[in-house]
Amino acid sequence: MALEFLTPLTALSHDVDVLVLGAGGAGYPGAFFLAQAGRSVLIVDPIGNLGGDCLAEGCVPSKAVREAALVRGLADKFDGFGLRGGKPAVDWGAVLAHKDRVQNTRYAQHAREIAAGGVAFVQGRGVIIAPDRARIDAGDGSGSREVRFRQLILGTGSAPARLPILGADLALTSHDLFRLGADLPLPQHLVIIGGGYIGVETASMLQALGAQCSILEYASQVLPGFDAELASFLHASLSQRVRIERSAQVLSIAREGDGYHVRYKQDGGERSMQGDAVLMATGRVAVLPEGVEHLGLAMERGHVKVDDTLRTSNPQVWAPGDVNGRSMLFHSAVRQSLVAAHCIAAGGQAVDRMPFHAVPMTVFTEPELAHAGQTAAQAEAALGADTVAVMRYDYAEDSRAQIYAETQGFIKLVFNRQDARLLGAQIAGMDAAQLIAPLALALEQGLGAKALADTVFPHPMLSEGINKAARAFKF
Ligand SMILES: Cc1cc2nc3c(=O)[nH]c(=O)nc-3n(C[C@H](O)[C@H](O)[C@H](O)COP(=O)(O)OP(=O)(O)OC[C@H]3O[C@@H](n4cnc5c(N)ncnc54)[C@H](O)[C@@H]3O)c2cc1C
Ligand SMILES: NC(=O)c1ccc[n+]([C@@H]2O[C@H](COP(=O)([O-])OP(=O)(O)OC[C@H]3O[C@@H](n4cnc5c(N)ncnc54)[C@H](O)[C@@H]3O)[C@@H](O)[C@H]2O)c1
Repeated sequence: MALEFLTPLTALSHDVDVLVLGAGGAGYPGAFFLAQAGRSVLIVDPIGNLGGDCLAEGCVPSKAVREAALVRGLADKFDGFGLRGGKPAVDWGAVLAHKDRVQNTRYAQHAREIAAGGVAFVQGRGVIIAPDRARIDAGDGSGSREVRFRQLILGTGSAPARLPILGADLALTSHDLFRLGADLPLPQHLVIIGGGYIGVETASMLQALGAQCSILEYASQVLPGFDAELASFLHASLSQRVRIERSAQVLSIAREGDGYHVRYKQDGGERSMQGDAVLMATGRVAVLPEGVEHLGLAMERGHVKVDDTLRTSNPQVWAPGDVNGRSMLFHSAVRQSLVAAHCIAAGGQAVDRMPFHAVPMTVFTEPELAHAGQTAAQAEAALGADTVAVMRYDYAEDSRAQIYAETQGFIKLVFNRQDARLLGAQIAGMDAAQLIAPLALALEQGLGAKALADTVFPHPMLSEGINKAARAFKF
């Protein structure tokens, strides 16, 4: 691909209004906004394109492969639909080729966006050398350049964490996931440490494509912190296909023959599990540029501390996205990037704030989960049980769910009984990740049961369930 969208170091100005380190969701939306607002903007990223980890090794590749798993899973319903045909065989190389095509299409699209975005974009790495200066090291080793900045957007994201256990470096992380079946053998049995987002999504996807997977989760439920009913809904379904050990604290990993031996503690005893690959999916740590100490940033549990405008303790520095650890999701990073940019464009005034309370969370397992805002338990703890009303819609009543034979799911809407405002929503089952969007809108805009009940939702689609649950609210 021609790389005219990249700026050579020699063409860089020594002075910019805004330096953006990292071109993921946390970096580029705000950078483009500020360029359009007339600021001189330099974006630096070693990947040399937009999208950060989400496009390189996270959201997009994992969902491209997951789609193959979903399509294959549909074959289990053929009989019910009156169709005949066997379950498609998996050509893993072709599945990965589909993933690559999707990534390349997006990179080509992003190259055009950079070219039209009014920013300078360098493939390289930023090193902080003074409170208002960075050295940009070109990714191709062709040299470095010092740049002075007035404002810095630190969107350097996160990287997989490794447990401090014996043999931790024997495990793969999400960084290596799509090397499986490419330059690493596809495992017969993958042992996954951690039943959070990556653990459950990977197990659900790889099992559906033919690999045996097991999960060892430290907490007493998968997806700790999630509404207990959502977590147990997923557990009940996924555990029919994937061995899941909860309250299992992993102690060590050792090589044994061609595979690995994972020791863990459970119910006061020591147990072990064998696999031919181990994936560690136990959270992510902030990535900070070399020399970050020149910025004097306050930190909180290893992440950069920010306020709701994404401003750090250094008023020149803004830290949207995974680097602040508050909401490690691509769509959240994008909105955070824009909040920071709006405030920078307004001379540092807090003209926008991140609606952290309304960020939708989606888990792309089979079945899918999604939620936003407070659970009933959180709302009751904050407001008292009498002030909280939970309205529920079961997929069993829904036409589309019946057509699709996906009648196990549910939608739960949590309202403030006094003013009918929506406080939170939890969805389990088909299309959950799409269905959460109007509820995130309602939460962000402070809407309630009346708006959701008065809005006409399309039939016969699952979103009608939102409307029906809201209509059940007693005003
Ligand atoms: C397997 C997996 C699946 C995921 N699936 C989803 C999903 O389905 N939906 C969702 O919303 N989220 C998902 N996520 C989370 C999502 O990828 C992150 O929340 C998102 O990428 C965060 O964006 P960011 O810009 O903060 O960080 P990143 O995307 O990590 O971008 C940071 C960028 O900074 C660059 N950088 C680092 N150091 C420097 C430096 N010194 N100078 C210049 N640049 C630097 C990096 O190269 C990188 O490109 C997934 C994550 C993983 C790992
Ligand atoms: N669909 C999505 O939006 C999506 C998908 C993938 C990743 N992500 C993002 O990436 C982040 C990282 O994902 P992740 O799954 O690595 O982190 P996570 O925080 O979601 O889950 C980590 C899990 O590891 C468990 N764990 C910790 N120590 C353990 C031990 N000693 N033994 C066994 N289990 C242990 C934790 O209890 C937790 O359940 C997520 O927090 C999420 O923000 C999002």
